[in-house]
Amino acid sequence: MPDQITTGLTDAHRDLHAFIAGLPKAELHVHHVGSASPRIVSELAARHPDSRVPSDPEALVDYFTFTDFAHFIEVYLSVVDLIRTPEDVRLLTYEVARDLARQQVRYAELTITPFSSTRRGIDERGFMEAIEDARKAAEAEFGTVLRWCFDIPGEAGLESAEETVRLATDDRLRPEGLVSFGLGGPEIGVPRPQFKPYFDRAIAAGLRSVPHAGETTGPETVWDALTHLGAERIGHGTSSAQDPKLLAHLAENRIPLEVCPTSNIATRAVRTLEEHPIKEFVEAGVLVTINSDDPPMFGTDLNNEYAVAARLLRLDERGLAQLAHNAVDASFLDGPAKARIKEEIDTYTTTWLAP
Ligand SMILES: O=C(O)c1cccc(C(=O)CC[C@H]2O[C@@H](n3cnc4c(=O)[nH]cnc43)[C@H](O)[C@@H]2O)c1
Ligand SMILES: [Zn+2]
Repeated sequence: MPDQITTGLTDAHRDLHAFIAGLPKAELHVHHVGSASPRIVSELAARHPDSRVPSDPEALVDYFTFTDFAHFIEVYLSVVDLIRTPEDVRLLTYEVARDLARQQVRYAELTITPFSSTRRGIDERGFMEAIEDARKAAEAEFGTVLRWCFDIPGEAGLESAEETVRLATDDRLRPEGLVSFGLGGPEIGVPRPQFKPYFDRAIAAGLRSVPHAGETTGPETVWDALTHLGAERIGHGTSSAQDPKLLAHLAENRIPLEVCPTSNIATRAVRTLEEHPIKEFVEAGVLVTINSDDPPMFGTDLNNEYAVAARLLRLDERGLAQLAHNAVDASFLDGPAKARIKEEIDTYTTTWLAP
């Protein structure tokens, strides 16, 4: 658990950390490989001494310090290289679910990039069985419900788009837990409109569109994601704050932003937390959800991201509970499931605030 310095919460708000720790939550923007804990990464690195990823958890902290977004992707892919067998995939997935459950995450939509694993030699059927096996075990043992988002690593081009949409729509391969389709990786030099045919096929197969956009590029990338990719939510959308018309459009159409504050600082997309546009989003009426993106890589976790949001938005317990509601409302859960988690959030908050 990061110390208070990373959130800036004063002692007077120490209780908010305790409130957040017990608050039932949902997470919508969190990456599979990016969530590998230092223990898992160290264990996998030890299995593969040829890797440049340190096996010493201490050294890993320095290794996960990025000079810019491109450097983050380079480090991210070195961890992808450690995931070499379906058993590695299952172990990683189950441990990520355990970490989510420890933070009272009742539901998470985990972004997975199957192309990056299958192109590295993992059998596609073995990959799907591994994530599904871990998902069912985690639900049974931790009570945490996982669903999958398959994303295209955009910089890998249209070959990766074709492979990703094939794996996502072939009924012989498509995992039961798959609900959405995304687009990740660098945005610079990777225009969104080229991916329209692939998103059209994914949407036609019943998947929901949730591309990253406006993380390291301007608001035009967010407009492209909405116009060409049928985006129902936007990953990050950080630069939306530069375009008042876009903010109004997001607010009027209740298009949620998957905000990941510490991620934006770690990848240098935003200079300081104080400069993060999350406050502008809320003031414009945009539906803001709080997420951790790649928590161990960014030295954070979901609870810490809620604490960061509390500080930047000057939230009390009810404000934090509303953020938790937002994530449930923006999720692709069915109505009854949403109602159950929202009722749990309200019961927890009422009990916490009772005199
Ligand atoms: O797998 C490959 O062979 C490959 C080749 C070229 C480029 C890529 C990627 O760009 C993979 C990027 C990878 O990063 C994931 N990710 C995690 N966090 C973020 C984020 O905040 N913004 C964008 N991408 C992110 C993403 O899901 C991709 O899988 C791969
Ligand atoms: Zn992301």
